[in-house]
Amino acid sequence: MYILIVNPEAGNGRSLKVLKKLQKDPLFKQKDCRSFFTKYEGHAEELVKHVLEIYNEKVKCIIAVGGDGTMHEVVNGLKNIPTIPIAYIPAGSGNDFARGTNSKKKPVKLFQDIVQRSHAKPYWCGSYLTDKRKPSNRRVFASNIGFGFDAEIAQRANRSSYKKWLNKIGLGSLAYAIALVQTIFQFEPKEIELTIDGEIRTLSNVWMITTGVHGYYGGGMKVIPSAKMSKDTFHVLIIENISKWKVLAVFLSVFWGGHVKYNEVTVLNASSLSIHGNQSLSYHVDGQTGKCQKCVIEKESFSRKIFQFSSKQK
Ligand SMILES: Nc1ncnc2c1ncn2[C@@H]1O[C@H](COP(=O)(O)OP(=O)(O)OP(=O)(O)O)[C@@H](O)[C@H]1O
Repeated sequence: MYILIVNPEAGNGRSLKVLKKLQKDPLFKQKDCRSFFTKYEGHAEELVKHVLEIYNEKVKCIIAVGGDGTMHEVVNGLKNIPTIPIAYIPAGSGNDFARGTNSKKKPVKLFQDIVQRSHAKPYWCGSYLTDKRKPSNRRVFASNIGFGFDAEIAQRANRSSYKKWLNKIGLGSLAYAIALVQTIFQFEPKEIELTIDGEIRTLSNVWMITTGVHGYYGGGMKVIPSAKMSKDTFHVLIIENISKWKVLAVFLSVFWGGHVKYNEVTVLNASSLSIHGNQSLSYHVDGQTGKCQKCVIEKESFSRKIFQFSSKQK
């Protein structure tokens, strides 16, 4: 049995169109596929747990149909059950998980591959724990997590009325460009104590710190071009001590990965990091946003079986 967790809001309803196409494929019935719709934020996570309670060993794979946020919730629903294979059919507005795992095929072709051939390979997600929560409250990210300027942009774009409208006409990335211009004039660089593999650095003029399992976010921005899927390390990108105008140039070059050439941009390798702000920090994780003052990020100590085509592993 294949379980499809469908976010009807993802990609402004694109996921429903995708599901209709999948349902028309004879394999949908043959392979005993069942679809469940999310009704609110966080519901995908609950649905995954609920479905597993009911169907248990019959479940061959959980397929997230939506955007990066849906994938994030599905992975977190399986936080303590890494043995269940996960697949992702992109139907959101950004779909960076699909970019990061090279899953470029059309949804129906992807679906056929998922149910006919197994491309579920080991995938090492990251885990994060915000503020003073207990270790049992750790959460998982499938793509990336970041703090500071880019998180404030994402927060503004997600809250805006124009994002929905621009998504409808296929110009979702423009929402981030508008939010960037709005945010740049208000943003105050942060003071952050960054601990990388036990080494403490005090940074006093930080624009952003971002890390990821793969290099993409924001609907195709190559934010960490050197990122390779790895069992035990992340690439961490830091932008600090930079003028507002230069930030604009840096962000324009993110689309082709040229930003890493600027002196104000540093890329480090780490197996664990801790971010501690002197005040509350905005963060984004797999396209969702939140606030915290402290966050500890690590690689999960085990791999998950995730359907992917990526050849970039080390
Ligand atoms: N029925 C629903 N109504 C409103 N929001 C929902 C519903 N179901 C899920 N959500 C929320 O919708 C948000 C966006 O979902 P998702 O990220 O999958 O799509 P997207 O934003 O279009 O794509 P991407 O993140 O790739 O840009 C998530 O925070 C999710 O929790």
